[in-house]
Amino acid sequence: APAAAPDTAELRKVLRTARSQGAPGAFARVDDNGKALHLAEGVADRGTGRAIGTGDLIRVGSVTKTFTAVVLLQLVDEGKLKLDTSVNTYLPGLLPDKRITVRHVLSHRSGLYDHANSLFAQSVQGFEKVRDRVYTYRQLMDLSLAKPLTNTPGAVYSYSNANFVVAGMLIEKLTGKPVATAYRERLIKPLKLTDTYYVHPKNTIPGRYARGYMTADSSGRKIDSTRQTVSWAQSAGALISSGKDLNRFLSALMRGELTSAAQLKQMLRWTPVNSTQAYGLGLRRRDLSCGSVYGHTGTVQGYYTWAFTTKNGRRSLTSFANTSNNGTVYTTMNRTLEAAFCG
Ligand SMILES: CC1(C)S[C@@H]2[C@H](NC(=O)CCCC[C@H](NC(=O)C[NH3+])C(=O)[O-])C(=O)N2[C@H]1C(=O)[O-]
Repeated sequence: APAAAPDTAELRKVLRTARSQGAPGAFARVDDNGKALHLAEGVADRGTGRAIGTGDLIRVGSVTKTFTAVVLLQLVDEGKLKLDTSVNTYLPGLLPDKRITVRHVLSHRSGLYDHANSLFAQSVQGFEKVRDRVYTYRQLMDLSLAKPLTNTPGAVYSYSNANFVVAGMLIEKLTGKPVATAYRERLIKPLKLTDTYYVHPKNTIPGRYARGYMTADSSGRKIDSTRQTVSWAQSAGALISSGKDLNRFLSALMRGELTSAAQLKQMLRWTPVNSTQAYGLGLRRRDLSCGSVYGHTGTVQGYYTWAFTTKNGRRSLTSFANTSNNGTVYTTMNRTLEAAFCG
């Protein structure tokens, strides 16, 4: 079970270490049984020197996948689709193998090739090519389907952003509305997530936000990567949010406020990733020294995010660093989970 209280000293040490390893700024917000803890080190903006704060809006990357999965599970509750039915039943002819089900897509077991691997083989050049591009879902699927399936549908976990492009296509087909409407009507408004936006295809961030600085492959030079459409990801990674909102969303999810108990149970059926991690439906499980936590991580250029909560949703952590393509910072920031939950 989680420790009595988060280890604030250790959290601060981790954030300071991340800064020393190349993150211009880093923060951690813990919501612990209604009490909020705010820690921040460094800057949100290298140009102005403005200090980063836990209230800064951030690009959350693949934490978007959890929002997308919850919308689809709400549609299951509404009888609009079934998890073990072929994707091609709802999107005729989309996928090359009719054995790929909705559940395979949401648990990264479809075998669909991750088009991000091609786009970002060269980190900075790849990013510069796509940062202002606007893709259709069809164009993203063409990028993925240009390569063969990586595995037999359902056989193994193989992470692919293409899965949550398909999930977005399912939402738009089954609701008849853009995914932005589904996020807003089903999650953002009901939970009053006032810092959460799906602005695609715009490349700007509203309000007060952290600038992001990706790290170049060889030189380690920092490039301001704040301006981007994240159109290569969309329902797989384009949400903008804040620590407060992500903590609120994950807590509500695990308290059973967003889906039926039956669909939350489906979300928590695990495919092993490694000895301390597993993947459910759009949800990661991280096994810590004091127990498991549930949420998602996110990486878009210049933005590293961790968002996790306890099984009962009473303690949630969002930690963040405004850099990317920096494995040392990533490994360091992973330590915010033990500090926040196991003390
Ligand atoms: C599985 C992940 C880590 S990667 C996946 C998704 N993000 C991406 O696929 C973007 C990858 C390129 C990011 C870029 N890296 C490179 O260009 C490397 N050549 C950088 O670090 O700025 C996301 O978010 N997910 C993370 C997740 O789910 O935690």
